Order: sequence, then structure tokens, then C-alpha cells
Amino acid sequence: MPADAPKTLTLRRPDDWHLHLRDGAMLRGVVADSARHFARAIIMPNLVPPVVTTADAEAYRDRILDALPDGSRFQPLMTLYLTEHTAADDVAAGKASGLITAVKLYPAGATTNSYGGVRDLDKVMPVLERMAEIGLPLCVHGEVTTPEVDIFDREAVFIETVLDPLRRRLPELKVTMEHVTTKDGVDYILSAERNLAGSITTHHLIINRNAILVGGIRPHYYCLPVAKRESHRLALRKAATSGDARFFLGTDSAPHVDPLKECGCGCAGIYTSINTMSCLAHVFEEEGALDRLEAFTSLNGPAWYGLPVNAESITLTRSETPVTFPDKIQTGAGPVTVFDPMFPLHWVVEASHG
Ligand SMILES: NC(=O)N[C@@H](CC(=O)O)C(=O)O
Ligand SMILES: [Zn+2]
Ligand SMILES: [Zn+2]
Repeated sequence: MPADAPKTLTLRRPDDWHLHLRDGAMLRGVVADSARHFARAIIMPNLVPPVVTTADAEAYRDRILDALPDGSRFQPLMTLYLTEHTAADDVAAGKASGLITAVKLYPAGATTNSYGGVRDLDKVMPVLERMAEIGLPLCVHGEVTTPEVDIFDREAVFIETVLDPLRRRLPELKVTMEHVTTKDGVDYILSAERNLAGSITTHHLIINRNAILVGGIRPHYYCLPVAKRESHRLALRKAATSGDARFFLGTDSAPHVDPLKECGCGCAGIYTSINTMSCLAHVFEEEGALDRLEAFTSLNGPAWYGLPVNAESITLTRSETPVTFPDKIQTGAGPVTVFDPMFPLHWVVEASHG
């Protein structure tokens, strides 16, 4: 690091625009890790059973608020899991009451707990048209599920065969491409003049697909969309550190207990809530872009979702000796392995203000 490089960095308090908190004992075991650094998070609705109606979302929000540490002001921003039976009026009522921030499209079978997702987009067009009218964003898990399509191509094929046709059919619909993992995704977002933005995870800025497979199979680096080759990781880094308002943080922190990852058919998902800010400061420093970290974590997301930026701030400090995080956290549901970036971390969130 150059001698004159900053040793502390103060940012508006960040938000997480894509987060899995789960429910029950797991929720109670993980929520404090997000609430420590983040003011708000968009909460994914892929519970079992999923969060389908406004009433489901209200009940789930209350369970999250209940699980928070005393005094926490963390704000869960709720989403609805789009199904072919979703009622447009219920979605509109959820938005009007201020409860619902977005609706989530899971192509059926694309990822964890997505079997109740959408098979035929025509069936959800009335809901999407209503969302376009009322300005409610659609968050998309952008992968096709066609068995013939190679898993590493599923995002690119989704853009070409599903997302682009949908956006041409309904240009007024605001779409968030969640957890973008490819240069194709980045380029597609950059090509759009309006109504398209993308979230990028912490881990996709750090690992490529080698992390999963070289030297043995490493289930704790397996997530969906699966990490791609190095050229894609570099494209994601460039987008995230560019300051471009169309890119913002969505950690996609997705806890599964270790026995469900370390087995013959392991679940997809990486747990990063606890060390995300340290990892991101490292990445942005490597890219010479520490001055653009705040845009990525704290400014671009609120602008896209039409929310105010947080009044509070946090300060990160760079220590000479590496900071350590636990290898695993213990939850009432079982142990959850923490994302290991495979390099020492030096940045740590040291204080919160306001
Ligand atoms: N990202 C993942 O690998 N897993 C997520 C689902 C998702 O976001 O696709 C999960 O719920 O476990
Ligand atoms: Zn997803
Ligand atoms: Zn996710």
C-alpha cells in the first residue's frame, strides 16, 4: 500500500440490496451480523413455504424485527415471491402500504427453494404490467433452467431469451438483475438507458470458478449463479468500482448449515454478512477505488429504489495486523461456515455514528 494511502474511511451507512435471512433459529442466528453494519436490506422471500402474499410478508417482517438485537434500527425491506397465482391487487396494496419494496422473479427450479417460481412469463404479465404502472421494481434471478443450457451460460442465455424480450415488451418495468456474475450481464446493464440496474455480490468480486474446483471440491464456494471464469470476475470488479449508479451491493449472503453444504448434493449459497465490509474495502483498495466504495454500498442502491440515503455513517480502519473473523458462526439451526476470501483482511468496521 502506498505510504499516503488512507488508514480510515468514513461512509454513509451501507445497505444490502439482496439478503437471505431465512427463518426461525437460523434467522435468529444470522440477523445481527447484517444489522451490525447495514441499515437496511432487501429480504429475499424464498422461505419454505415462500413469502407470496402481502400478509406473508408482513408476518415475516415482524419475525425479523423480533429477532433483532435490542435497540437495533435495522430495517428489513420486504419482497414478494412471484408465482403464477400472484394477485396484482395484493402486490399493489403491499406497495401502497409501504411494506413491499420489490417483487422477486425466480424462474422455476433456478436456485434454492425456487420450485414454486414462474414457468410461463405470460401468466404473470398482468402483475408485471401493474408493477410497471405503479413503479414497483422486479428483482430477477437471471438464469434459465433449460437442462440443455450449460450452467456457466445460464445468465447470458437468460438475458437474450427472457430478460431482453421482457424489457422490450414492458419498457416501463424497472428491473434489478440480481447477483450479476458475467461480463454479459454487466454489458447488458450498461447498454440500457433506463429501468435496468444490477446488484453484485461480495464473493463474485473475489472468487472465480477455480475456487470451487481446484485442489478438491469446495462446497463453501458454491453458490448460484455459480462463479464464472476470471474474465467475468474482472468485468464485475470494473463495474462495481466504477461508481456507475447502475451497480450496487447485494451480498446474497445465503446461510445454509454445514451438513447441508458438505454432502453428496450440497446447497448453493455463501455466508458473507459478517465480513462483507472488510472484504469490499480490500477489493476497492486493490482497485485503487476506495473513494468509490460509498457509491457501491451506500448511494447507488437507495437512488435506484427511490429511498433516502442513510443519515448515519460508519468508519472503517486499516490495521497493519490482519483482522480475523470466525471460520464458522454457531446458530440454533447448526454451524454456518463464513466466507473465506483466501487473503488476509486488514479493513475493519470500527465505529458507527449517529
Ligand atoms: N445464491 C445462492 O446460491 N443461494 C440462494 C438463492 C439465490 O439467491 O439464488 C439461497 O437462497 O440459498
Ligand atoms: Zn438468486
Ligand atoms: Zn440470493
